[in-house]
Parts: sequence; structure tokens; C-alpha cells
Amino acid sequence: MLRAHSVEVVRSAEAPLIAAAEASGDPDAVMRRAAAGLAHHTAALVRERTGGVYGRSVLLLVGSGDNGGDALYAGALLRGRGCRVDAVLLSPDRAHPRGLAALRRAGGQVQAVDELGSQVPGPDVAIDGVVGLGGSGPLRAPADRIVSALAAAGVPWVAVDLPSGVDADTGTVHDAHVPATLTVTFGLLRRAHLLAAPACGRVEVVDIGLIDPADPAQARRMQMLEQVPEYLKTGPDTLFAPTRAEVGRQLPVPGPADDKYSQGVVAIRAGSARYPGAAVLSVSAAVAATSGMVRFVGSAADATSSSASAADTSGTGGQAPSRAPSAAADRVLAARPEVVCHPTVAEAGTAQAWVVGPGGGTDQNAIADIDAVLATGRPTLLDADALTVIATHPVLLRSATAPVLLTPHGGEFDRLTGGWDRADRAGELRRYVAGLRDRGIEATVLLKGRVTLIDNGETTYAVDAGSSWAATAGSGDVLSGITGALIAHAAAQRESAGAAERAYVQSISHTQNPYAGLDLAGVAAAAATLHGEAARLAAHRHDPHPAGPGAPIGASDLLAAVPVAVATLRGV
Ligand SMILES: NC(=O)C1=CN([C@@H]2O[C@H](COP(=O)(O)OP(=O)(O)OC[C@H]3O[C@@H](n4cnc5c(N)ncnc54)[C@H](OP(=O)(O)O)[C@@H]3O)[C@@H](O)[C@H]2O)[C@@H](O)CC1
Ligand SMILES: Nc1ncnc2c1ncn2[C@@H]1O[C@H](COP(=O)(O)OP(=O)(O)O)[C@@H](O)[C@H]1O
Repeated sequence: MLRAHSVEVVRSAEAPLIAAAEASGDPDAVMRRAAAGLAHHTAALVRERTGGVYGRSVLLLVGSGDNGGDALYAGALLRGRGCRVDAVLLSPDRAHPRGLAALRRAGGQVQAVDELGSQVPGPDVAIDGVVGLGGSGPLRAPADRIVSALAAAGVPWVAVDLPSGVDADTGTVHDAHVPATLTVTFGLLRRAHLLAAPACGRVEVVDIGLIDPADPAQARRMQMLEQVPEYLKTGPDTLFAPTRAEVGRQLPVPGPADDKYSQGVVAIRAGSARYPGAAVLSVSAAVAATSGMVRFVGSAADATSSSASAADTSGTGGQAPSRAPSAAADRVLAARPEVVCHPTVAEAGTAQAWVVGPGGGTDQNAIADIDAVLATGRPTLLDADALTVIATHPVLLRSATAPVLLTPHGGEFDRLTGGWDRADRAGELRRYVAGLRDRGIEATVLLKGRVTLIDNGETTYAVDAGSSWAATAGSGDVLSGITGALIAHAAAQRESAGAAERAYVQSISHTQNPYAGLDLAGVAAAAATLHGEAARLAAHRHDPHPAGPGAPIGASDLLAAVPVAVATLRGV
């Protein structure tokens, strides 16, 4: 599990190391360790780009703080590798004095930014030592001009600690920022490394001897030594991201004793005459994501009496259908004949989880169905139109006795919140979830985007899709199906868990619902990772260079890649 921390935590983790360095009479010992890692990774990038290191040129853009000190010490080391190193000082009288002296001793060229004029050099690689943890707001002039000129000329940027112009805690990417190819950070990931992953490029963490406050093994060791530093007692600001290998291990594989029910049945209420494709995409994704079984209920408005009868009436207690099966059922069955269709929510057989909303409409029938789904007492994913309905009828969530997962995109989150600050996605999400939890609703919310955030009031996951190919119509419908299937599997596992475990979870969560405390956030993070992987694979299916830029995809291409993505993640 990747963990990323707030500036406060990072600073308190560094403090004892820096104090020890100062006490030993070598105040820059930690900074030189950081700089050695920075020089190493920069040299590797120079080699990757130019085939060598000796004789290549590196530009340092140096600010007024210790971030600039890192860059200057690294520049001295790169001089030692035979690079030409030019430092441009943004505040010459405030540049780190010992770092500057080290660079000069090593033969680096130093210039104040005022001496540069309009002539910006064209190095092989540029190092952004403008600001790190101490930065706030956008890049200031004239650094913004230098950064954009070099980026436009195709010069790759190495960000020291964080790209300047990206806020460390909120991950806000200001218009004027360094678009980093590589970010080299120290000891612990910062929140921005996950929240603003695309602006950071590849992130390398240099070991400078810090303890990770959220690493249980390290924390245990510290406890055994009875040296638990204050910063270990953290939590609410830590961000998490599962690794691909962890997600691969989490994806269900049927066992010898499994049947179609035991792996979790997901029921999906989706689609309408206006949005028929949403049902097909969501249901097909659920079929593709896990083994087991998928049920489907279409919208009443889409029902036709000429439709085929329901493919299965198991679990309906032999009651007559109260409305005709929908034309949507025909479309779903044409795409995935294994899906079991039902005329109404009430007549759907047992399911371990429900998905409601993709293309489902917002009319009275849709509202009644959302209410009926929530009243089933099963974990429920609310997406798309169901979120629009919830925004206007928030009281509906009171029908939920089991955990719910809301999966808005930015516009739907606008409707739910009445408007939110896009510069602080994680903070806004945490506040919204806290509000739901205060109302007694066991809610988890997944906020979609290139970096998808998932929050359950205690834990926030940030999942970078790795590319932006998933930004295509219908791809959210695919995500709903994948996620619903994985929730159903987790709920089925809960059902088969021992009574003692269920009683314990119910007692700590003060509810009688057998699914209370189900880890919807962890499941949603796995689903988002799988979705991103499917988009990546789909975009590269015709690409002779797997690391190349890829080609446009539609949601059905993403859907078709889901089984390969499952297999790929399992194989990591
Ligand atoms: N100490 C150590 O041993 C270690 C330290 N480490 C390194 O130190 C870094 C933290 O250093 P730091 O605390 O000096 O802050 P830093 O990020 O350099 O910025 C401070 C200056 O920036 C300025 N400024 C602010 N915003 C700005 C903007 N938008 N655009 C332009 N300027 C802006 C602001 O000045 P002012 O606002 O007064 O002009 C302020 O003086 C950390 O990220 C890591 O790289 C590692 O080596 C590990 C060991
Ligand atoms: N820039 C992006 N990069 C990667 N994935 C994205 C990007 N923008 C959106 N996505 C993903 O695409 C999906 C879009 O969902 P949504 O907007 O609900 O689509 P639809 O309603 O058309 O099905 C989500 O999974 C979201 O995380």
C-alpha cells in the first residue's frame, strides 16, 4: 500500500534527523543524502534521454529555500559525473550558501536570473529546485517564463521533492507549475504525489533514514524500542493507494467449493429508453469483472409488453411480475445472455449487492426503484441518475440500512454538495462524507477523475488511472458494473464469515445490518485500479510500442479489456 503524508507529518519526521545532523556539526548531512539520490535519478534520466551522462548539460533553477539547496548539492555531484551544470538563481542573496559553494567548487556555472535576459539555455535536463515543502501558490515570475519556455522546447523537468506550483497538501495544480517528467522525493511520499500524480510524472523516493508513520512494521519496531515519536500518532491526513500487485491479489478467483451464488450476486437497476447503452455497459462490466452471477432490472418507463419473458424468476416466490420486462432486458440479453433479468426490483432474486442509477432516469419510477433498492438492506452503489435523485431527495438515503457507495463525477458532486472547491478535492470529499456519516448514513464516496478519490470518513484512497484514456462517455457505467461485482463478492465473503466475526463487526458499528463495516472503500479502490488498467490496455491494443501514447478508445473497448486487465493485475 502506498501512503502519502501531510507537510506537517513530513516535517516532524525529518526534524530528529536534521537535529542530529546539526548536533554533529554537519547541518547539511541529511540534505546531501537527499541530493545524492536526486543526482542519481537525474543521471539515470539523462542517460535514458541522451544515451550517456558525461558531457551532457543540466540546468538548475534554484529558489530561496532548502529545496534549492538540494538542487545545488545535486548539481555538484552531477559535475562530478562530467555534466555541464548551469545554476540560475532566482534570489541570489538567499540561495543556500553551502550548496552554492559546493557547486562552485565542483566547477558549476552560476548566474542570477536577472543576468539571463531573454536567452534561456537549452539543457538536456532541467532540475526544479524552486520550492518544495515550503512552497505555496503558483510559480512566480520569472520562474514561470523559464519553466514554460524549456517545457515547450521539450526539455524534461526533474522536480526536487515536489513540482513547484503544486500544493503539497491539497495537490492543487496551479496554472503556472512545473510539468515534471520525474519527481525525486525524500523518505515519505507527500499527499500531492498521489493527488497530483500526472503533474509529478514518475516519482522516486530516496531513502534518507525516515520512519514511515503509517507503516505497521516500522511502527511496531519503534514501539518495541519504546521510541514512538509524536508524528507516528497520525492518521486522518494520510492518503493511501493500493499497488497493482495488491489489487491483483484482491481480485476474486473461484474456489473448488464455489458456485454461481457463493461468489456474490450483483443486481443492477440501470438504463432507460433515453440511455439504453448504460445498462448494457454496466451489466457487461459486472459479468466481466468476476465469476458468479449478475441480475438486471430495467426502468419501468422502458418496459414493453412485447418483450420476452424474464429469463429467470428464481427468488420471486412465484409472484406474478408487476410490470412487463423491459426492452432494456432484451438489449442486455443480446449482449450478455448469461444475465438474469427481472421485471422489478421487488421481484429480483437474492443479491449480495445492488447497483442503481447508470442511465436509469430521474422520474417517479426511478425514484421508487432507488428507494426499493436501498430498502433491500444490501450494500448499494449509487451512480449517475441515482445521484441526481439523491441530490434533490436526500431523505432517500435514510432508507439505507446497509453501507452505500456514491460514485459521482465532478458535476454530480456539484449537485450533491451545491458546489465545491476543485482546488481541494480531498478536503471537499472528506467534509461531504463526514456530513453523511453525521446523519447516520454508512456512506463511502468515490469522486471520479484522472485521480479517483475514495473516502469513507476515516481513510482516503487516491487512485491514478495512469493515463487519461478512460475519459470517454460510458466509461463510468463500466466502472459501476466492475465495482458492483466486487462489492457483491466482498459481501458474499462476509456472509460466509463466522457468526462471531459478524457479531463483532455489528457490535463495533452499532447496527444490526450484517454488512455493516464492509470495506467498500478498499473494494472501490481496487475497482478503480482495474478500470484504469483496462483503459490503458485498450488504448494500447494496436500500439506496437507498449510505452507509446496509445490510441483513442470508447467505453466498449475499455469493457472488452476488463478480463485482460484482471489477468494482467493478477500476474504482477
Ligand atoms: N533541511 C533539510 O535537511 C532537508 C530539506 N529538504 C528539502 O528542503 C525543502 C524544504 O525547504 P524549505 O523549508 O526551505 O522550503 P522551500 O520549499 O525550499 O521553499 C521556501 C521558500 O520558497 C519561497 N516560495 C514559496 N512559495 C513560492 C512560490 N510559489 N514561488 C517562488 N518561491 C516561493 C519562500 O520565499 P518567500 O515567499 O519569502 O519569497 C520560501 O523562502 C524540502 O522540500 C526538501 O526539498 C530535503 O533535502 C531533506 C532534508
Ligand atoms: N482525465 C481522466 N483520466 C482518466 N480517467 C478519467 C478522466 N476523467 C474521467 N475519468 C474516468 O472515466 C470515468 C467517467 O465516468 P462518468 O463521467 O460517470 O462517465 P459516464 O457517465 O459517461 O459513464 C470515471 O471512471 C472517471 O474516473
